[in-house]
Amino acid sequence: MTVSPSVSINNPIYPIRWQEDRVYLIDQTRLPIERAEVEIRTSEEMARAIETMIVRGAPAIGVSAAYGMVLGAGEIPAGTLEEFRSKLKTVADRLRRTRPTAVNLFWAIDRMLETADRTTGDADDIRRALWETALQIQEDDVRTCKAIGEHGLAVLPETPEKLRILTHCNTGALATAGYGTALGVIRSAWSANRLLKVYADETRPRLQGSKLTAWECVQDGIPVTLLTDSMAAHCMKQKMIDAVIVGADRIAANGDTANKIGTYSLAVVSKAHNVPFYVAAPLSTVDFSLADGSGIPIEERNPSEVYQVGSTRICPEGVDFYNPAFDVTPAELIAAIITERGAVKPGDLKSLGSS
Ligand SMILES: CSC[C@@H](O)[C@@H](O)C(=O)COP(=O)(O)O
Repeated sequence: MTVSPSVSINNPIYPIRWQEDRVYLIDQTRLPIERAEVEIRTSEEMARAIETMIVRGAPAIGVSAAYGMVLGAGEIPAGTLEEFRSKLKTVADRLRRTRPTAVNLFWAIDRMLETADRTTGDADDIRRALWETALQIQEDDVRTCKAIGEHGLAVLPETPEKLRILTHCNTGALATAGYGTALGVIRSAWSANRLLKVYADETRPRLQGSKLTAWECVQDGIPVTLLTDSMAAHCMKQKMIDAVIVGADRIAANGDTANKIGTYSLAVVSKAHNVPFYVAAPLSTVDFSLADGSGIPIEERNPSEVYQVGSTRICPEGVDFYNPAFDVTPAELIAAIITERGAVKPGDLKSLGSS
């Protein structure tokens, strides 16, 4: 049986697909050169797929981790129920160690463990309940993103001409279960005939903007112009940008937002040019346990992502490197946070309740 989200959307890109006890992931490291799927058979393979960014983007990582738990539950040999529950926690611990910043990963794993805890019966009953929860998380994400898209439309600035929106990293179907957060708002604006074009930051060092966002826009027929990350200030000064919309990997209770490295500079530049800066994310991305952004763990990735393009070294020997994958944008730079329950000022996030 093939299981893809049953919610109908225009865009047919589903990065995660369950079929006959396997997960199939669109290999995001091979786009845009090739659209290919990787077969994931074990929880360890899923953990490595998340680490190596075959699958990436906060909501997509959450859905993948949930299916990783399903695969892990299937690997546990016959034994007592206590042994089963304890081994499931070991699977959860391995998946938790894959990437530290996107809170959706931890949110999804916790939901899976809660499912296991409250399910009565034998190990097979728990396996079945885990599979149903993973599927639910996947389907809910598509619905959630569509709702974010609708709420986003309501807060976008009213302009005499159609909008020109700048975005960073990839927040589209590939980064979620199949529609997108910030790119979902952009997609909704396009469907509503309110969008003129997208400016996509290329997003060094891994180039999610040029490899993935530009690719998704092309699939949808949305006009897209690729920029290097340092061009935003110039473009804003030239009055080429009406709004900036980005996604999030973890939002603290006060609205401070961790997102792909470069997002903070974009927010500063937006403020300087009076361009509204929006964050679009599901409530599962909000970490109400953190009062502000100072406690958000920032992933540091392999320096080769900075000093190599492909397999070619692009700087001399004897240089040091720093490769933080995310930065934290202070809440005061954010005009609104757009969620599935509405768009609010960062300080009003709590009024929406938790996911
Ligand atoms: C809807 S995805 C929002 C964020 O996860 C996205 O902007 C981002 O920073 C992704 O980072 P990545 O390192 O590619 O997983």
